[in-house]
Amino acid sequence: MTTAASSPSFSTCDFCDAHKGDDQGELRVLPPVFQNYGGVVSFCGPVSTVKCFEDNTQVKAAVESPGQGRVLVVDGGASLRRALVGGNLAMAAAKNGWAGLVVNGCVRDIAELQTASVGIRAVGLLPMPTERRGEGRSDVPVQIQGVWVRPGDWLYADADGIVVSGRPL
Ligand SMILES: O=C([O-])CC(=O)C(=O)O
Repeated sequence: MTTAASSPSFSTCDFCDAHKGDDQGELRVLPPVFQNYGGVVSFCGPVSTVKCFEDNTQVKAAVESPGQGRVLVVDGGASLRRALVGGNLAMAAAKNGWAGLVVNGCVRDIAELQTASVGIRAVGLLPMPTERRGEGRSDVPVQIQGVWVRPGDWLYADADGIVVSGRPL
């Protein structure tokens, strides 16, 4: 596992220490169900979203466009039947400057994901790809694992977990 030279320096634990009295939902912590599969462990950036179900058309379109340091949060409805990201899309995301992908669903091609210079978190590995039918929506608010994530939020992921905030931390 490699960490990009430009890997940001922050601590999700420190963020949570500073916000542990916050009951306004300014800092949201994603449940610990996301595994780390990418070549970058710590990543952060402003959020873009895709909402889809067993169809990664919009995920492909997003990672093939300039990422500009953003984190793509994919609400795949936690499907355990199709993989929304594989080696090709991971490489595209790295090449186009995405900081990371957080997938509420499955990914595949673990050997290729681990060599991609991009953060990749997902619920699980699964070898079956989607069939692209042009479905899905981009940049809508999504609720993943019970937590709201909106386009323009900031997401921070490190070895301890993933937190989301309405403003940069
Ligand atoms: O193309 C897909 O649907 C997913 C995949 O396997 C890849 O990204 O390599």
